[in-house]
Amino acid sequence: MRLVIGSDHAGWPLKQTVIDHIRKLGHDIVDVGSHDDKPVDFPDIARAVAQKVTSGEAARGIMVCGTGVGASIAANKMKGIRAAVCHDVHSAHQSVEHDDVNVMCIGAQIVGAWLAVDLVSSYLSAEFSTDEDFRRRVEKLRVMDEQG
Ligand SMILES: O=C[C@H](O)[C@H](O)[C@H](O)COP(=O)(O)O
Repeated sequence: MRLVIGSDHAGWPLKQTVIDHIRKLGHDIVDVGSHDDKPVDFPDIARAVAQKVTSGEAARGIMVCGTGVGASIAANKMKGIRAAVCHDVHSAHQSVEHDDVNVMCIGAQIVGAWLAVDLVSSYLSAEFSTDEDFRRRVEKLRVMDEQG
């Protein structure tokens, strides 16, 4: 899978661990920054991650900020993005299976490196269900994206 990852300064310390793990799993990953601990605004990075996903350059994205919350709010402002903060392994895969999440957000101040890599493994191994209930609900999300 081709993936995109981004972080703000608060997420940056965890990002390289996540990137190394993703490469070990055999996926390609584009890093849209940030690349150090200099303060940046998470909406700018979340937007760059979202654009790679909505353009089709990446199949899924990952955002790391302090809590994952700001990143998910920002990414969800972008049409076609279904972003979620996932800090437990069940949500990391169920968010894809039921909700077709395409940007997973992690808080570097909330989870440690070992949980972060398990979250990423769980997220990347999951596929959107073919169950018609889940498909119908995600279609309703698409309509909300279009019409409000
Ligand atoms: O939800 C927002 C994120 O957790 C940010 O990473 C956080 O607000 C950054 O805070 P600061 O600029 O104090 O490092």
